[in-house]
Amino acid sequence: MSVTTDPGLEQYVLRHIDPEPEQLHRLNRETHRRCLYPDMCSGHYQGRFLKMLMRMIKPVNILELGTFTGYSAMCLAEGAPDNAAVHTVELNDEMGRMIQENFNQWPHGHKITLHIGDALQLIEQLSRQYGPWDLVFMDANKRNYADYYQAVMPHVASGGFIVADNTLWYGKVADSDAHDAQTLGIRHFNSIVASDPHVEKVILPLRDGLTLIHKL
Ligand SMILES: C[S@@+](CC[C@H](N)C(=O)[O-])C[C@H]1O[C@@H](n2cnc3c(N)ncnc32)[C@H](O)[C@@H]1O
Repeated sequence: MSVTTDPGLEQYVLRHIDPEPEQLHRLNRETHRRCLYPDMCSGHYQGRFLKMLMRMIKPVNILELGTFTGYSAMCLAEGAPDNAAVHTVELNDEMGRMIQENFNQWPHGHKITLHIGDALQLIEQLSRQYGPWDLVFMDANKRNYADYYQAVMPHVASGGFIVADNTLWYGKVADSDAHDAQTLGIRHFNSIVASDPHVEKVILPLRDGLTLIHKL
């Protein structure tokens, strides 16, 4: 039994952790009303975890790959120190206005800069301009996780972190009958990370799987 498969247990957890801030709650609802795949939004549970993680690590330079409606960027900014900068990259330019409006209304939004474009193409440029990164939140195209990892790793500060979302991919990573492109992408990424001697790594079964990677 897990929080992912048992809605009753998930509701219990949500009642016993910090409440979702009102603006994030509205954004979550708005995301479910307007977007085709609303479950991509980090949501209450993972959002509170990301905020807490920022409190623990205190990263100053943060890169997020995959903004969607801005929910996770707002949680990263909320928990990060006052002098932190969150650079978040989103491919879909139709989302730009909605995302920026949300950032503008968020008390921690001044820490966030939105970049519209392809994460893989922007990693090098943004890293030269704003890196090295104390923390990277990887949450864009699942097929490209291994490429993101290889591109961004040289720009992660020694002692810095990569947090990768959806690394259990609905459990499909361990299903030998699953061969779709996204499952293959995540599996490839997971095996690269597992065999990388330069990092410590742990997969948390939180929501859809969150891998914490610590650069030594
Ligand atoms: C899972 S959602 C991100 C969710 C968000 N981080 C959150 O937790 O609320 C993935 C996002 O990555 C974007 N994306 C997909 N491919 C991308 C790429 N190559 N570069 C940048 N963003 C990309 C998608 O448009 C989508 O909005």
